[in-house]
Amino acid sequence: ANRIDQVNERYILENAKTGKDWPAHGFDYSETRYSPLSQITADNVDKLGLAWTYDLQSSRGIEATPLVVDGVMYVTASWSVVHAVDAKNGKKLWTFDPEVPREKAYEACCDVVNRGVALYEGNVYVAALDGRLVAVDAKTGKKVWEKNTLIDKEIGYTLTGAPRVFKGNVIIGNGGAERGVRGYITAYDAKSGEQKWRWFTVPGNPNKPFENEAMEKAAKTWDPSGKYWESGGGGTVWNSMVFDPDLNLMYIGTGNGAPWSHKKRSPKGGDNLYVASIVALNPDTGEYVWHYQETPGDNWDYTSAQDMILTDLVIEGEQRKVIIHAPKNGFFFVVDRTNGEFISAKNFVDVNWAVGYDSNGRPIEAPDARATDKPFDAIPGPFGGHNWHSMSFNSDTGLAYFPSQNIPVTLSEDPTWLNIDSNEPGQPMSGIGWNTAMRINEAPPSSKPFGRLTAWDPVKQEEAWRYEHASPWNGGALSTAGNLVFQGTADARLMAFNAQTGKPLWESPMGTGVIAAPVTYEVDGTQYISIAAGWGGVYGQSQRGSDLKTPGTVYTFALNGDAEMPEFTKYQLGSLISGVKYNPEFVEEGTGLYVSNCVFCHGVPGVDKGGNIPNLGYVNSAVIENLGAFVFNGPFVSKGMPDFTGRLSEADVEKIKAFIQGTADAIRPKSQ
Ligand SMILES: O=C(O)c1cc(C(=O)O)c2c(n1)C(=O)C(=O)c1cc(C(=O)O)[nH]c1-2
Ligand SMILES: [Ca+2]
Repeated sequence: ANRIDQVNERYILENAKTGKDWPAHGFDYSETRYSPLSQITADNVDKLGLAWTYDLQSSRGIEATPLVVDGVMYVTASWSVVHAVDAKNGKKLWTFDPEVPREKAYEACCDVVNRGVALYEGNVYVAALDGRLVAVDAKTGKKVWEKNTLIDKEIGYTLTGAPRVFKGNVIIGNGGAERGVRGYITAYDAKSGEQKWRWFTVPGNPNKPFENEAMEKAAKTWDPSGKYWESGGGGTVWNSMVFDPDLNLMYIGTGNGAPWSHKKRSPKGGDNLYVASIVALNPDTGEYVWHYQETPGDNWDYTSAQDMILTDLVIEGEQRKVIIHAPKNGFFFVVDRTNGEFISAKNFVDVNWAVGYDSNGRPIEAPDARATDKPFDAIPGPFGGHNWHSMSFNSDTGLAYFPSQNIPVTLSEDPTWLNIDSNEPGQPMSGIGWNTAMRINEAPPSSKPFGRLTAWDPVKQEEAWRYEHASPWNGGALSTAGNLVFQGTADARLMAFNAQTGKPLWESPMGTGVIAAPVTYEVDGTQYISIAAGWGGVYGQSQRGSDLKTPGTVYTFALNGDAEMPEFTKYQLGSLISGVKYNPEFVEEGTGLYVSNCVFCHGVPGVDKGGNIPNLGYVNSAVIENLGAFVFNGPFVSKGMPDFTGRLSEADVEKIKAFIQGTADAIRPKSQ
């Protein structure tokens, strides 16, 4: 009998010893993404070959960690579609499409992605982009129950994260802090779907009763003259949740403040609890236990939603139960998970917003870090020194492995922003509901982009080794007892490294850039390495690191595998657009409109090369000449593009055209 009915707490704890299955998001409850399987080793990895591939029927970002139990893989594609696949040969067993309404999709800040499912006692749980949590029968793919998790369907909450099951409760948060929402997480009974508890991460209107003592305390760290509750406050739990069964504590990583500008949401300052924090909760009741705030008074979209890992480290001679964490803000944290005590923090990339952390765990900010009254080239920028791409911790080498990066962006406060939806053109994506109260790239950034695989020693708080990639936005990491680290790359490879030295040992081409993390499992005595590849996510919508655009595919490898690679699809970059008639006087206003409505999906015309969404500097000139036909009445709603009818006027479209053609003309190399 297939053991999917038996997947519960004991099963996950037992499996962590053998590594046969990959039954939970981060492999085990501690989310180490370290597997004890050792058939594939640093000595024989050169014999790794393709075993099978599976077409995920998806052209947008694939961020899922596939789960595997007893020879069946459960993986999600874009638009929250679940695929159950035979893990030995890649044959489809069933698919479940929650049928996310496409007209809601543009509310997602960062592509129509999904980071995977949770499994528990015969059910598969998927968080649909539009806010529904759905339980699906793992054997049949039929819906068991469905719950709306949103407190308000109108303000743009979206679900991209993988649910977790802790103590028989399915736990799910949400995203939306770029639009202005109030973060929270909810627990549902895994069997019945009944709501068990809900915990908000930031206070609501202080003139109304607080939900609990933690909110009352938090409210003292916000300035009510900013009316933060009207723009939500942020602190969304859009990715990381971990569980320690021994301590009976669960931990959540909270997101950035909403709006981004600290001065706008809390004019007289304040730390703004519990944004950009690690918070420990009682998993039975959802009650607050402790918190540690990594970025007090966040002003740079420095989410702490990046994957946390639980491990035990010997620090200054003492065994400590810790959380290790590399959030967007560029510092690597070691925190005592029994009580939230700060142990240490060290920057893993160059940073310019803080010079370090004091012994109490407060950042020592650089003097001009909040000087966003003029453009500030924040390092890391809002894409993070490390984003959601998963981290792995190998207790044999004592190293954490994760993709680090810089994506240059300047931030400047928008003086015209007064309160929610009072945007003037110029703020990123404000035309479709973003409320950052910041402008981007008013002056060009001077910092340099990079992407690398970082191997970090959390005890010494220093880098052990690094591997420089061709571009930022590389995939998450897996480490194994075979002294190996696996990582997919933005330039469309799956690579294996010696875990101790960082020496690259093996690679296979992929059909697209990779952003998700590999997993490993065993069926009938064979160890497999598997990765769900599909370029996208927030950076991958508009930019690329490879010249391939093969649809989303699961690639699975084993020693001596000899399956044939499917044909890869080449990305065709058109020629730089020319000849569209425009009024040069419109370019300046067109710039603001473009930034407010188009830039995070379509990129900078002619400068970016297009990701999984086309760059408008390289399309056929007829498209831009007839831009109104694409912008109004929603012809591309089915692909996730908003219908701008009523949001933009015909005159606005003429200005946007001027910006697109004007920019292309400005960057065109001059011929002699
Ligand atoms: O503040 C939020 O609510 C929120 C949500 C999400 C998301 O749900 O995907 C991202 C972010 N923020 C974010 O800041 C970010 O850089 C990001 C990247 C991605 C991605 O999937 O590539 N999602 C998100
Ligand atoms: Ca965010």
